[in-house]
Amino acid sequence: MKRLLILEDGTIFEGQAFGSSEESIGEVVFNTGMTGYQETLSDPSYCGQIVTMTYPLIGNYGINKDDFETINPAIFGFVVKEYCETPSNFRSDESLDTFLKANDIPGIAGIDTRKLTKILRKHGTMRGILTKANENISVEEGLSKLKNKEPLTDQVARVSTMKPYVAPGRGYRIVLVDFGMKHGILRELTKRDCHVTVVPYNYSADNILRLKPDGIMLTNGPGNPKNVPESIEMIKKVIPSIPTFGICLGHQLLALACGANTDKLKFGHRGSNHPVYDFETKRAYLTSQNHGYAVTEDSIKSTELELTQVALNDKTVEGVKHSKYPAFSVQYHPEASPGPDDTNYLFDKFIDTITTFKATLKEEA
Ligand SMILES: NC(=O)CC[C@H](N)C(=O)O
Repeated sequence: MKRLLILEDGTIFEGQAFGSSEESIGEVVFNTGMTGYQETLSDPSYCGQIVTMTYPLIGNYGINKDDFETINPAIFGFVVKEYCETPSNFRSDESLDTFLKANDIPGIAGIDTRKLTKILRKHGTMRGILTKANENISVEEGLSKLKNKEPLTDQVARVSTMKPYVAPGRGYRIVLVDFGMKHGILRELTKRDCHVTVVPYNYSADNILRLKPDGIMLTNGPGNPKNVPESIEMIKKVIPSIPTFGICLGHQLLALACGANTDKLKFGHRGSNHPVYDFETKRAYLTSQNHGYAVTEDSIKSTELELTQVALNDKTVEGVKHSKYPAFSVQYHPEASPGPDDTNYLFDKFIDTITTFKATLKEEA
C-alpha cells in the first residue's frame, strides 16, 4: 500500500504505508539516534510531531514490554528508510508494524530519509502530511489540508496526567509535575527511594505546597513552553521555598518563570549523542536530547539565573541554575532512554540539594 509524505514546501516523498492507515498532520522532525526507536515512539514530548529516524534500518529488535516511556504513545507519525518485519531479539514481543497499528500511529517506509533530513536541516523544521494509505490525493489537496489545519497548542494538556497519583517511597517527598513525563524520570526518583506524587501540569502552587514536598521536579513535555502560562505562574510561586529540578520542557518553564526567554531552534536537537559542556564540573558529557525550543542565552543576563551548561555543537543553552534559590535545570535528558546515562548523577545532585537546603533551614530555625 502506498502513502505520501508531503512537506509544507511542496516536497513529496512516496513510500509504503505501514502501521495505521490513517492520515496525519504534524511537524516533521528528525532523530539521529542509532537505536532507541521504541523509547522515541513512546516519548510524549513528540506529541504533534512526525518523526523520521536517520538510522536506515528500524524495527530489527522489535518492541518489548519494558522499554516504554509512556503507555500511551503520542507521536503523530513515523518515517523510516527500511522497516524490519521480522524482528530478532529475545526481548521482542511484537513487531514495529503491529505496535504502530495497535496505537493508531501511521508510518511510511522506503523513502530517502537522508534527503528528507537534509531538507529539514537546510530549511528548518516544517509541517507535513502523511496521507491515508492507498489514497489518491494530489499535492494541491494535501497542501490545502495542511494549510487548513491549525498547528496544535494544547499538547501538554493532551499528555499530562488528569489526576494526581502516588508512587510510594520512604525517602524525600517529591512532587513531579507531569507535562508529558517520560517514565524514566519517575524511575530515577523511585530508585532513590523518593515518595513521588505525580500531579497534572495545571495543578496550582497552593495545592503543590499543601503536599509539603521536599522537592519539585518539572518534567519534559511537548510543544512550545509558552503554551502553558499557568505552569510558569505556578513555578514562580514554588521556587523560592522548595528545591526544584527541571528537565527539558521543565527547564524551559523554569527559565521563563525566572524572566528569561525561549525561542524555536531551526531544526532542534533530537538524538542520543549530543555533547554538552558543564562549566561547573569542567567536563563534557554525551546526552540524550529531544527539543525544538531553547532558552536564549542573552535573555539570561537580566535574570537571577546563571548559565551552567552549553551544547558543544551549536553553543545553545543546555543548563541553568538560580543564584538565590535551590533551583536548577537541564535541557537534555539525564534519565537517558534512549541514550547515554553520563548525566544520571544529576538526580543525586537534586537529592543532595534537598539535603543541604533542609540543613540550612534547620540552622536558621
Ligand atoms: N523533550 C522536551 O521536553 C521538549 C521540550 C519542548 N517541547 C521542545 O521541543 O523544546
